[in-house]
Amino acid sequence: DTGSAAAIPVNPNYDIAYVTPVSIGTPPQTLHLDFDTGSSDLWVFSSHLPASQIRGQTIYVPANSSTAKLLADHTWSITYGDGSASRGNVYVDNFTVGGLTVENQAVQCALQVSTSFTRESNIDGLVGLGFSTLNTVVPKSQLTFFDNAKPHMDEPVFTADLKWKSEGTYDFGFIDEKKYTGKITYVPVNTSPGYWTFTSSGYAVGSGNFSATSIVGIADTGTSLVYLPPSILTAYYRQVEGATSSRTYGGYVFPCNSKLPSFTFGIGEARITIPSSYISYAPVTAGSSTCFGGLQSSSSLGINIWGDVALKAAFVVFHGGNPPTIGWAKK
Ligand SMILES: O=C(NNC1=NCCC1)c1ccc(Br)cc1
Repeated sequence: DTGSAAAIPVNPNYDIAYVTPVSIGTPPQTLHLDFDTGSSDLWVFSSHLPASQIRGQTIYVPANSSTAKLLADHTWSITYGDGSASRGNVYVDNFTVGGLTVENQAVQCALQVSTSFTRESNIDGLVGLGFSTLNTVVPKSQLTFFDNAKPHMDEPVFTADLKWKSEGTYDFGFIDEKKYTGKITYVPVNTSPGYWTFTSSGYAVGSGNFSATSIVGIADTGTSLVYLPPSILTAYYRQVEGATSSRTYGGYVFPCNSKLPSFTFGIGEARITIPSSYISYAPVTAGSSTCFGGLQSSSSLGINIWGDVALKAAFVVFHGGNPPTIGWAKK
């Protein structure tokens, strides 16, 4: 089996997150979900939510699906790295992404979502593509869509081709050679943290010298920005006129008309360059001439995160073999 589906920016101006259309149940209910390699719960806005917590999202109504079955006495509760959260109960149902169907996929129905989910009207839920060890369902944890689909896939892989301010693709079960240039460089993944954790070989700021240094981090499609050690950020933002780390805005900001260098990171001997346009992320508030940087500090996180700002500069292969590996290519 294989599948291919669009990754659509939720906001036309800034790549806050990407959603992908999926079909759930019989007859199919179409929702737009945030595919997230940084978590492992598949949850949806549902008919169990109070109306006050729904603001334009499409809900899944298990009662309207002839193939939905309640997973009795199972619940879930998750908190994300940005403090957002949700919790609820669990059904199993048919789940289809871009033509690839998994029967009896655990579909976690929200009974409660935090305000940041309510405010994001274009996200109807998440599809966790991290390792199933992170799944929060109790008393029996559930498998991700990828883990359920893997045995039926032509190849045990999914790929992310996210794009800057435009529609990209998630492919399942195959690697589309048309989506990248040159070769794919694969590096080992440490699955113990439950994320797609790998080691980058170093970095360069703009046209500067490459600094060979191991950077342990996660590839996280569910996080918008890139979070790196303070030493790397100092090296980057010292090249940006008027840049400063702002307590008010909680990170590095700079005048929106400042000239930004690109940022290159190493994958083994390979190099991925994030164009400067991806790093001038967004005005701190609508219409402001102060912009928030796409590179921020990981010092409060305890782990480095290669979020969408980095991922959209590459074609990324999440290879779920034994052992799993992650591949990066230019495009
Ligand atoms: O939550 C995480 N990624 N996904 C999402 N963020 C917001 C909604 C979905 C996340 C994962 C690991 C680390 Br370390 C920090 C953050």
